[in-house]
Amino acid sequence: MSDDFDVIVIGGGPVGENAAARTAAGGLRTALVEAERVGGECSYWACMPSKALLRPGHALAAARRVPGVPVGERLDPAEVLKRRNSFTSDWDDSGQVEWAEGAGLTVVRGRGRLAGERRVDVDGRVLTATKAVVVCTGSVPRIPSLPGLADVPYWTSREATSAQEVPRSLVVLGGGVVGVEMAQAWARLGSDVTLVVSGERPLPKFEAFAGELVADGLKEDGVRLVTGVKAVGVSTSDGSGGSGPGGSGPGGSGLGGAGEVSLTLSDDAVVTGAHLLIATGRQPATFDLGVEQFGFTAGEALEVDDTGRVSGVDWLYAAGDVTGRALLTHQGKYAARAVGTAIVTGATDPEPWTAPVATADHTAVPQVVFTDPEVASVGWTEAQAREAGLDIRVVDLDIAVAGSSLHADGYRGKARMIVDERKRTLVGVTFAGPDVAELIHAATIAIVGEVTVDRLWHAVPAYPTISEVWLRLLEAYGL
Ligand SMILES: Cc1cc2nc3c(=O)[nH]c(=O)nc-3n(C[C@H](O)[C@H](O)[C@H](O)COP(=O)(O)OP(=O)(O)OC[C@H]3O[C@@H](n4cnc5c(N)ncnc54)[C@H](O)[C@@H]3O)c2cc1C
Ligand SMILES: NC(=O)c1ccc[n+]([C@@H]2O[C@H](COP(=O)([O-])OP(=O)(O)OC[C@H]3O[C@@H](n4cnc5c(N)ncnc54)[C@H](O)[C@@H]3O)[C@@H](O)[C@H]2O)c1
Repeated sequence: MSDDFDVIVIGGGPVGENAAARTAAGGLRTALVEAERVGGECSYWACMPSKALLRPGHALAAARRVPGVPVGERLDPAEVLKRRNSFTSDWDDSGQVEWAEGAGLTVVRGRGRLAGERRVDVDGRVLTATKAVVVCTGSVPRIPSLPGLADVPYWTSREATSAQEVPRSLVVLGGGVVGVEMAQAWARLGSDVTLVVSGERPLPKFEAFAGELVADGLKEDGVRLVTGVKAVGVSTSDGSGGSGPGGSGPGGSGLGGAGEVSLTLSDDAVVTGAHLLIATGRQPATFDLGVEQFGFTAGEALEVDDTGRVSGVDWLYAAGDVTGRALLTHQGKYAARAVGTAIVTGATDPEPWTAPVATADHTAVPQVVFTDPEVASVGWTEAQAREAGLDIRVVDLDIAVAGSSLHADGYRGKARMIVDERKRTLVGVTFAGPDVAELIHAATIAIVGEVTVDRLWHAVPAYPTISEVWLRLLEAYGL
C-alpha cells in the first residue's frame, strides 16, 4: 500500500469520516487514520448507546401518560441492554470500515502523530499528504483533581454507556448533559442514583427553566439530586478494584466485590454508590499528537477559522470536538463538510454562509438533551444575547396547546423565544417538555434564514400539533 495521499485525516469518528468522505468524493486520495474504532466515541460510547439507553424509558413514560394504553410498570433491563448493544454493533466497527472503504477511503489502523509538514507518523509508518492533514481526534473526559480519585475505580461516559448490567447504585458527579442523561437512563433501569451538581440546578449552560424542569423529571424518577456543593474527596469502603477509569462495560474492570465508592462533599455530607460516574466535561484530544511544533499546547483546542484551517498553518485543518467549538456530532459533521469542501475547492477566504464555511457555529447551534422532559435549544440564551449587547425581547410561555394536551395527560413544558428587536429576527429559542426535540429544527431554520417574525407569522403550524406553540409565541410577541 502506498503511503502517499492527497489528504490524511487523523481520527475516524463521525467528524473524520465526514471530512474524509468529502475529500474522497472530490477525487482526492484520502487516508483515514484511526487508533481505536472507526465511528469514534459517538457510535460506541456516546450518542448512540446513550440514546439507546434512554429511549425505552421515554416510550414507557409516554405510554403511561395516556390512559387506556396497556403498559407494564417497569422496563426490562436485559432487553434494553441487548438493544443498546445492537446499536453499537457490539462494539465491532467492521460495518463502519466497510462503509469507509466503499466511500473510497484508505483506512489506516494506528495512532497518528503530526511529524512535520504534511507528514503523519502512524505507529512508526510515515504517511505524506500532497494537500492537507485534517485533525479530527475528538475529545476525552476532563477528570477533576479530586483527592483520592486516582486511587479508586470510577466510570467515565465510556463505562456509563457500555455497562452490561444495571449498577445497584450510582453516584454521578457533574450536572451537564452527560450527567443528567446518564442519571435518568440508569435510574429508569432500576439503579439507585444520586446526582451531585455544584450549582443551583443541573444544565447550567441552558436557560434556567430548562434545568429546573429536568431536575423535576429526575426527582420524579427517584434520582436524589444534591445541589450547591462541591466534591472534596473520594474513597472506597474496601479499597478494592484498582484505580482510574474502569467498569462493567467493554474494556472496564469494575469495582469488583460489594465495595462502595464514597464522595465527600463540601458541606461534609457523604454520598455513596456501587459506582461513581465522573461527568465533569471533556477536553480536546490533542495529547501526544505533536501539536507543540505548531505552537499549540497538548490538552487544549486547535484554534481554527471558519473553513477549519488551523491558525498559522496553511496545510493543517481541524474539525469537531478537537477544535472546542461545539462539542456535538451534528455540528462537527457540518464543520467537516466545510473543511472537505475548502480542501477540494482550495477556498481560502470564502464568504460566510457558503459551503466551505461553518458560519452557523457562531449563531445557530442546535442541541437536544434527551432526558424526559427533553430540552431542545438553538442559538443564544437570554444571558448570552444580553452579553452580546443585543437589543432583545424575551417571550416566555407554557407549552399548553391542543397538541400538547392530546400528546400527554398533565403535559408540562415551557418555551422561550428571543427576538432581536432591531432586525425583528430570532436569535435564540429553547423548548423544555416531553418530546420537544423535533420542534427545534423549525427554530434553526428561522435563525439561519433570518426570517422576520412578521414573515414567520405566515408559517402556520398544523392543528393539533405541539408546534402550535409557535403561533402562541408570536401572539405573545404582539402579532
Ligand atoms: C455520553 C455522551 C453522549 C453524547 N451524546 C450526543 C448526542 O446525543 N448528540 C450529539 O450531537 N453529541 C453527543 N455527544 C457529543 C459527541 O459524542 C461528540 O461531539 C462527537 O463524538 C465528536 O465527534 P469527533 O469525530 O470530533 O470525535 P470522536 O467521536 O471522539 O472521534 C475521534 C476519533 O479519533 C480517534 N483518535 C484520537 N486520537 C487519535 C490519533 N492520534 N490517531 C488516530 N485516531 C485518533 C479516536 O479513537 C476516535 O475514534 C455525546 C458525548 C458523550 C460523551
Ligand atoms: N444530547 C447531547 O447533545 C449530548 C449528550 C451528552 C454530551 N454532549 C456533549 O458532550 C460534551 C460533554 O458533556 P459533559 O456533560 O461531560 O460536559 P458539560 O460541560 O456539558 O458539563 C459538565 C458539568 O460538570 C460541571 N463540573 C465541572 N467540574 C466539576 C466538579 N469538579 N464538580 C462538579 N461539577 C463539575 C460543570 O459545571 C458542568 O455543568 C458537552 O459539550 C455536551 O454538549 C451532548
